[in-house]
Amino acid sequence: MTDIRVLNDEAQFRAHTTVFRRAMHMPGPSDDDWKVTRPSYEPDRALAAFDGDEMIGTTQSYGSSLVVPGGAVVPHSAISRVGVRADYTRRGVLTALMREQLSTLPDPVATLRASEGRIYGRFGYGLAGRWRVVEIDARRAVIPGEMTGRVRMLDQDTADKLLPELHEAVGLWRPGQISRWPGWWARSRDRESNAKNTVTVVHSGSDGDDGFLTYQVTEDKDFKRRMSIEDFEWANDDAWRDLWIYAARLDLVDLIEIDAALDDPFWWLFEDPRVVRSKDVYDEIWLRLVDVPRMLSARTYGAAEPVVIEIRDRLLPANDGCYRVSPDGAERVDEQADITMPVDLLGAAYLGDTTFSQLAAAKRIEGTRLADADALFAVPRKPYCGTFF
Ligand SMILES: CC(=O)SCCNC(=O)CCNC(=O)[C@H](O)C(C)(C)COP(=O)(O)OP(=O)(O)OC[C@H]1O[C@@H](n2cnc3c(N)ncnc32)[C@H](O)[C@@H]1OP(=O)(O)O
Repeated sequence: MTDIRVLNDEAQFRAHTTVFRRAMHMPGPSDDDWKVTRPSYEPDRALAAFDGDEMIGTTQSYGSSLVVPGGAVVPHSAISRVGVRADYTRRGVLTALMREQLSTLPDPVATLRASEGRIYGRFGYGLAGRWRVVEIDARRAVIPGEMTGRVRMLDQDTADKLLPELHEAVGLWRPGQISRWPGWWARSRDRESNAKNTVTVVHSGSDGDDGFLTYQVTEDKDFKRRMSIEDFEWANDDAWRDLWIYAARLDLVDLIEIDAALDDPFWWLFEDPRVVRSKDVYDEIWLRLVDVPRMLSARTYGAAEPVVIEIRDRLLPANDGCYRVSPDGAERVDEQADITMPVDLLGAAYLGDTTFSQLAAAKRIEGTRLADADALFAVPRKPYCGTFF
């Protein structure tokens, strides 16, 4: 019999990390590792499944916020450390953990990064945002014109102090972006394990600091130097372009690599658009609408005739029902539905990455008035988070 408990003490937190890492085929945390992992545990947000006294499964959430279409920033749970001990899989342990987690989450929406694509749809998470790998041939990369602002390099201590607040100040404008919790920064800026050679540069425009870039340059066996951009946030187009001018002009770099949104306009940045190679595309944001009425009211809608959408939610039946969505907002109604869909697919369409017509073409949803639904949920830019957790 699986027993789900909320963890709140140090030893159990460490056991939680160990069970998760073992499920991912990784060793448990060393003492040094634990020092940077410990800050990611927040009160009442780590759950574990037990068989008697043995911990056999884990999940956790971090308190954060999420930008939704229209620019509102809503409280958000970032779900992570999902794992079940290999000798207990396929017996419903994850199902029990997910049920408990979803029914107790304090926030109206949750997102996660999935290790596999077939796990989370059944729990109401939809694939809501994707990213691509972009490579720039740095030897031929010319950006015409000059910078409009100034780029300055920070030493690591200053970067450690400045980046969390800079991220909050500049980073939260694109739908899909999330705020970062203290434990995220502790791990990301852990120099011993992953940031030995990381360089941070900050952009300032006429209103002060408005963007930053962190990167490492490494050399491969053929003596080619690759600039890997690890973190890139900006508040306006000038900051974005100026930071790219900095990257493109960096000496002794052959290739620049970045994980980016699907629609950042790299081709128009460089004199020769062929220096840009857009490579693999991956799923990034898996989004769960925990409180459907609240989340439908949180975003804005485009111009179209109203559409009534019926939502079915197996795990959180309070969400079941019909919602009338119009340019003025969304409300629960008792009307005939134009479109019927499960909550995971509404999650997939919520940030605008996918359209209702695409879901219907793939026979994932049924209904009429798809073009109106597409226009209501349309967004000017593809959602992208850019924060891995
Ligand atoms: C956000 C993150 O942390 S992502 C990291 C997720 N963790 C991992 O990938 C670590 C390795 N895997 C595991 O720990 C486990 O296999 C888990 C967590 C993925 C699944 O845990 P389980 O306890 O086996 O899941 P559970 O038994 O509740 O399965 C529920 C359903 O999902 C299905 N399912 C579970 N895992 C998978 C999978 N990897 N692929 C396909 N289907 C799956 C089961 O078959 C079952 O289907 P059913 O209801 O039709 O019978």
